[in-house]
Amino acid sequence: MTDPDPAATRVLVLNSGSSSVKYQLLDMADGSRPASGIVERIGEGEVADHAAALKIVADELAAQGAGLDSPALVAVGHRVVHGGTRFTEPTLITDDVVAEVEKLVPLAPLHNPANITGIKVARRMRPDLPQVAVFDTAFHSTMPEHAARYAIDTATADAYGVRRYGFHGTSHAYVSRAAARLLEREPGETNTIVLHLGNGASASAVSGGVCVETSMGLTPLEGLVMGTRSGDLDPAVIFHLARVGGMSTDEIDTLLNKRSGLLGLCGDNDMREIGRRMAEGDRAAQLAFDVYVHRLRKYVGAYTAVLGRVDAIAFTAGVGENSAAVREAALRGLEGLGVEVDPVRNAVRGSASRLVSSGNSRVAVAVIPTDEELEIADQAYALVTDAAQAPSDWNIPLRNKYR
Ligand SMILES: Nc1ncnc2c1ncn2[C@@H]1O[C@H](COP(=O)(O)OP(=O)(O)O)[C@@H](O)[C@H]1O
Ligand SMILES: CC(=O)OP(=O)(O)O
Ligand SMILES: [Mg+2]
Repeated sequence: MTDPDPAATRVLVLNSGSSSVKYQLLDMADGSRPASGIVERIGEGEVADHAAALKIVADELAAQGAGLDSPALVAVGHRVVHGGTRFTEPTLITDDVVAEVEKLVPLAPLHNPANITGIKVARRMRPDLPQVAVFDTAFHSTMPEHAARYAIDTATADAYGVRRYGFHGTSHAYVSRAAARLLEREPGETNTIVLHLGNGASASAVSGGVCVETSMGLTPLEGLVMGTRSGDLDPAVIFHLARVGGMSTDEIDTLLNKRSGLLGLCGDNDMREIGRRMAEGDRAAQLAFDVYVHRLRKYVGAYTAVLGRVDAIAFTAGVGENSAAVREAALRGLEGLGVEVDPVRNAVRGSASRLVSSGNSRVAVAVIPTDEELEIADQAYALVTDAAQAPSDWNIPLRNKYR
């Protein structure tokens, strides 16, 4: 790798998911985003696989006047979901790194293969360009052993890498910092519970900017109720379904990852549709909603105990940013913990970070739009330019951005 051209200030971010590829081109010199887009429904007809999706991404970038051949590019930043215990920092991608990420496929079968395809295609198109992997698991690597370990036989756990890793870390990192900024506090002096509620959903407890606990575990299946994933359950459910239900391991895997959660409870995984059905008095939709918010409330209580003092609860991602009903229901009755949502503030719609707690609430409740792409670009840029500080610290001015 040669020293980066000082005129090259753009980072392309690829966020390859199980059935979509999101991309954004960010100019780190001025914070602009000259190109962005998403290719969805991969594997369903028109877009055969991730390689085909990446080709569409390359064509779309060229059409937006921002082709991959652009000399303004300084790096490509890739979201990689599982980094195991080896990858706890943004990492310059080499053949060896790709091989290690491939070894982690069994721990994230829906996500890592897509990430690897994105890396391979981008490296083939621009072998000269530094490519950086930013791992979902990295932010959670600071969890203390007592939070990361499952209470199973140590030799077995160690032999198979069975421990809690946590995911959505880029989002938890960004949102916990942004929540501190919204409160005009230093991240290092702020304790935050982050609730990332998208299709996948996870909670984290962040103490002074450092993650001390999160709800996802060995894989992105543990924890909260999600769109199609069950989250927590008694592990004996699996033995029962195998022995009594005659189901295979793969069938149970598919059941818990793809046919459970909100979808399993009521047939819909989109919170908007569930809201519409609840308004019509639909009992199954109401139950799905109630199970979802009950689980959330349990985690808020648990993480309050883990943190001791909570300064902020931050809601983010599709459901967290948009569903006032989920926020209100999840935090209802928590006045004893110093949490009080203001119904008027909570009902205001918008795309800016904002407080939704009442003036009396000891704990600030915030809605913070997540920005995984900015966080990935920041980390990639900092790595390739040896910047002493992640540029997000200047991308999020202390006082004015959220006003
Ligand atoms: N206005 C809304 N009200 C309630 N839920 C919404 C709204 N808009 C989006 N969502 C929810 O957000 C989810 C997607 O969140 P998102 O963060 O985009 O997910 P992901 O990145 O995991 O694909 C959808 O499944 C939908 O339920
Ligand atoms: C790790 C994970 O669950 O990611 P997503 O929410 O994008 O599926
Ligand atoms: Mg997401």
